[in-house]
Amino acid sequence: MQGYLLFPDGRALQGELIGAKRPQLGELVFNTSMTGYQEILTDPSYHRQIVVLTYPEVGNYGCHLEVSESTLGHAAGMVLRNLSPGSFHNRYQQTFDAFLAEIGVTAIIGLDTRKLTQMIRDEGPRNVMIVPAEIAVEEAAKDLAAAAPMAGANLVPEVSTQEKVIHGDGETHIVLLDLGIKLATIRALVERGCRVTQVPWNTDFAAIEALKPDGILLSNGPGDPAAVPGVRPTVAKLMDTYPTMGICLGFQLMALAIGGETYKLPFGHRGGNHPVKFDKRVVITSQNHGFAVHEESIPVDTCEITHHSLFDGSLEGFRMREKPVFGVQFHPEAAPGPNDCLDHFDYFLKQVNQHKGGGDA
Ligand SMILES: NC(=O)CC[C@H](N)C(=O)O
Repeated sequence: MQGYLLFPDGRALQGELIGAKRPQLGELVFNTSMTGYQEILTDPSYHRQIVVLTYPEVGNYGCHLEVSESTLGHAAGMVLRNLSPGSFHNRYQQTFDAFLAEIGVTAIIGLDTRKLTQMIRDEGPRNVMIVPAEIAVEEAAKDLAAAAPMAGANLVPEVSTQEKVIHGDGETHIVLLDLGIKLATIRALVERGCRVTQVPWNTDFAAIEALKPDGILLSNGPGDPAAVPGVRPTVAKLMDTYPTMGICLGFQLMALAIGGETYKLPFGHRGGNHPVKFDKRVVITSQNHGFAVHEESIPVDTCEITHHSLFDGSLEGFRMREKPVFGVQFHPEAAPGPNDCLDHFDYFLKQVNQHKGGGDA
């Protein structure tokens, strides 16, 4: 089916629609990963975003149900250069096209993704629409003009679990505040001997305390961190009471809870090759964020800045000096991307177990 990618200024780029083949609206962003299209598509942090994949050939290894990162949230749409004519992999279950249709997402193919990426880099992200050809530009333009921008959008309630879910049966009990969690994070904890209780984003401190956690994980998630209402006091109390690790949105909420500030990046960090300086190491990280924490807003008397992006120097992590609490802006769970930082989960659990044993963290 023919269709087009519509911009707010009326530009309409023609392409072919695959997957659900219905209109989709979202913020246009790009991801530079060379593989991992299924994980990117099913990462709830991409909720209400349309992702341009810069890698030109997509779909060559198909899809497998177990590779999905969530069933609760996913990208609104995708923009691809070429869809592979065949899919070959020993775990192949279905084509990318069939998978897109199954989860109700439309992708547009045949566009100049290199040019689009440069456009996003130079002009910044903005809302766009993927539209089937039978819908007139003027009609779609009305919906596009009415759409709210990403800055100020609280999207967490749309992707968080509605009820408590327990994963694993290990000795260490982690309560996971679900802001749009990826399954790879849960796996990383369960594989390291944890029982994980996943709770809705708006669970209050008393309810979390009643679960008797050994540690807290604040998850990744979509939208503007400054727009998630009411959660800051809970996060502040959790950080005061328990060993805590924050990932991406969880990290941003930690910063806001201690009086820090967030801002929108010019075009975001999304890909599997982002170098981060951490101690005396350079780690290659998986990233997916459009907002960031102002380093100057972090109180250095109580916090130590630990990680920086080597692409633009922005803040990628801090830890608290006197508490077993830290957070990172990137994704140590990878999926997709390099596993250089899986040891951050070991560090977290070491802190959790020291705290549990009454020792110094
Ligand atoms: N992956 C995430 O948690 C993203 C956090 C936030 N929504 C951002 O874009 O910055």
